[in-house]
Amino acid sequence: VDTSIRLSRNYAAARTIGVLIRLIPISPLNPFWVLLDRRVLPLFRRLPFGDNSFTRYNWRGWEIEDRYRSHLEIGDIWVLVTPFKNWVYINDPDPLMAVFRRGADFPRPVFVSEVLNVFGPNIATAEGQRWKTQRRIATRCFNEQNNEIVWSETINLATDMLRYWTTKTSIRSAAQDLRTLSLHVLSRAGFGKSFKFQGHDDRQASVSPSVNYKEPLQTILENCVLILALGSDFLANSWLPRKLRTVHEAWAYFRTYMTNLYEDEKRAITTDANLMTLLVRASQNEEKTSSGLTEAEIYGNMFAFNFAGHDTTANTFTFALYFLAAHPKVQNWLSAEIRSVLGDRSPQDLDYRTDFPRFKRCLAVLFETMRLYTPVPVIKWTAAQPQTLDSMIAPSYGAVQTDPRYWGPDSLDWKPSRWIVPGEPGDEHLDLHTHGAFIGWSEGARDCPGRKFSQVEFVAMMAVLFAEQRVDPATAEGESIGAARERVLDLIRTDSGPVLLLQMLHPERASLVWRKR
Ligand code: HEM
Repeated sequence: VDTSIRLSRNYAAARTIGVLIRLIPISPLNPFWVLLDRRVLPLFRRLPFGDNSFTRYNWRGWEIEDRYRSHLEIGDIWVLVTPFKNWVYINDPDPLMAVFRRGADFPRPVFVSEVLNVFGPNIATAEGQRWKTQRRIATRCFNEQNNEIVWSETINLATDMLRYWTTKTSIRSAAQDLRTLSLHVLSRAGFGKSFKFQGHDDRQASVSPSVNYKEPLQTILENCVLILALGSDFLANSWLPRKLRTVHEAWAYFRTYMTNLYEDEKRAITTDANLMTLLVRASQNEEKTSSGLTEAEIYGNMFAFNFAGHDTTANTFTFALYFLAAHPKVQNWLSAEIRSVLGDRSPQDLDYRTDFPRFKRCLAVLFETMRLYTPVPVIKWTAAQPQTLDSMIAPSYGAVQTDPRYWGPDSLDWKPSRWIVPGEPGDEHLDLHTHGAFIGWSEGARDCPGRKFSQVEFVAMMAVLFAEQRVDPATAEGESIGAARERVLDLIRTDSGPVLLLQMLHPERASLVWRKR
């Protein structure tokens, strides 16, 4: 009864907007439904009248499958009525940019990301003045010195990763290895700690110090919701199953790790430009004039950076690698740029300041991958404004980033060259298309402060991987290479979905083979 009342109230409110409406019975933010939706809905689809708004829109990730279809059918703005909130979907770059610019009227619904508070308040969950202070300090940390660290660390790690990959006849663990790379770059650029790359299959064999840092963080990232729901102290109870107590141990380990580093940072005058050092320094400087960060906010933010910078990059890099494996011509095009910038140098001699800006094709591969497979859905809401409707504003990234009006008739194809104004490889320019038609790192005051961090990491990795090597899908017995490439594209298309963020669900089903070009 309660659900029906709320649905009819929200429906009545939606009608006042004057656009077309679709209605679903379960809120997409309902945590139980989120666990079930992809399992249950296929059963409903088989029923007579199974093609309806419920089966079409009531599951996480429908936007990626739908692309711009719904907007084409029912308009650039339409409303999805749910029992909790109304979702206003927008597929028009101008109003979208207006929403991003008017951050005060359309704030981020921080209750959705509260789960990130496991170590303390942070930039991703704060609002108002506290957010402004944290953002100002964070912005100073994501600077060019830090990017230089990201660059050189990625080159070192990617070199080791490629060496590992090329010793194998074929590789199934590319996605896990990319996760390792991403976590280790964060460890160096975030905390100043370097760890040697270890391939997935070698991990059990040797005991690396990275196990001490990486495993706890990974455990925490995977169990954030549990920690927030039950509290980390509760998880320490000796009568709980071992698995749950491990989550507490990981939390306690990581907290001690950060506390020790924090104490070191306060005492030592290091010149390293890792995020932790920069955060403590910037906070101390800020204290002199207004207010810096509390100790809890420093831990909260360090965790938020790790959380926000891990799955995003690792998942995107995996999509990009599989797209490249399916597109040999794009690899040739990419490699022409890399060889042109390298000249007779090796990737280890690349210089961040002079060379990074020249790798436009590498960057185009990242943009194009994120255009089709955007890892982070951005949502805003209107609740702060009593005069407006209490609605979620959902920039339709899946639609606006593929709408043929902004991307041409081949908008659904993965084609990195669409981002390049052609010229001499190494001296080209990016074509950024219609402002507001690509929102992968969000826009406005609350956009992603790690945008350049992730771009630098991606480009450095591409430069190492494709300087001298090429990657192909491993062929099954009797399968042609063309068919194997189609199989990889099919895997991306039909077997990707949101876990924490959007990712390929089973990349290990397509092994990859590296060869010298
Ligand atoms: C391909 C990689 C990445 C993508 C696609 C991405 C995307 C995004 C998006 C869309 C947002 C806005 C979310 C919203 O408004 O709801 C965001 C916020 C954020 N990102 Fe990223 N990100 C990436 C990498 C990183 C990295 C490497 C870091 C840090 C090392 C990072 C740190 C953050 C933080 C701290 C925020 C919150 C900013 C605030 O609320 O003021 N991101 N990111």
